[in-house]
Amino acid sequence: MKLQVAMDVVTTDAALALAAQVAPHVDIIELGTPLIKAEGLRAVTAIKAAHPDKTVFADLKTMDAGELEADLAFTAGADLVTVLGAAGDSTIAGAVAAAKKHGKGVVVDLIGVADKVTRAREVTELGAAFVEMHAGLDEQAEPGFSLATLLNQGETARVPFSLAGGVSIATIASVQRAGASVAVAGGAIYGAEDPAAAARALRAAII
Ligand SMILES: O=C([C@H](O)CO)[C@H](O)[C@H](O)COP(=O)(O)O
Repeated sequence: MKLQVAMDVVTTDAALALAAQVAPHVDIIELGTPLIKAEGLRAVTAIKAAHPDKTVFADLKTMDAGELEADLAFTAGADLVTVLGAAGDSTIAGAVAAAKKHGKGVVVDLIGVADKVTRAREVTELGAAFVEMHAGLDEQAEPGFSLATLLNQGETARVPFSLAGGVSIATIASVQRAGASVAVAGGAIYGAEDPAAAARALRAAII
């Protein structure tokens, strides 16, 4: 299982500083949606220039204009982009077309999708590199939230998936047991007193 850091910081300088600390311990460096909204795709270019050996993940959460948005991000240096699973099939197919043109990949983020298992299978057929079983920051803050449902949906779908939803040192082993290809950790890394140590510990917990 690979480890992805989600950088939900809002300046390129902060992202560059965080990436420099954690890059040795992660496989995939994600620029979070708030960062891309605040700084634009220039942030993607800056991170890829600083870490050409890492997979750079632009969390666009595209909902429309799939081919155009994906093309812009790949041109800026992204290796993977996200399109929302709630988007229409034509939007996802458009992003996949851009990915094929650039030799890159599309991840379909299932945040907010009620039937994640069915949609995961559909978008895999459309050419997604993998799906993201995702509970967003707002959903995580809702009373009674638990990662268990997401783990179960990932296990049941039987397609390649990443898992994001407040993954921590306490839960990363269960993410691996559920069969995820990638564990995504945001707050557990950027919110830690020592992000490098937090990323190293998450990596060490992966068998
Ligand atoms: O994608 C995310 C969220 O929608 C804000 O951009 C997070 O990066 C993702 O949820 C991972 O972060 P944590 O949940 O803090 O691990």
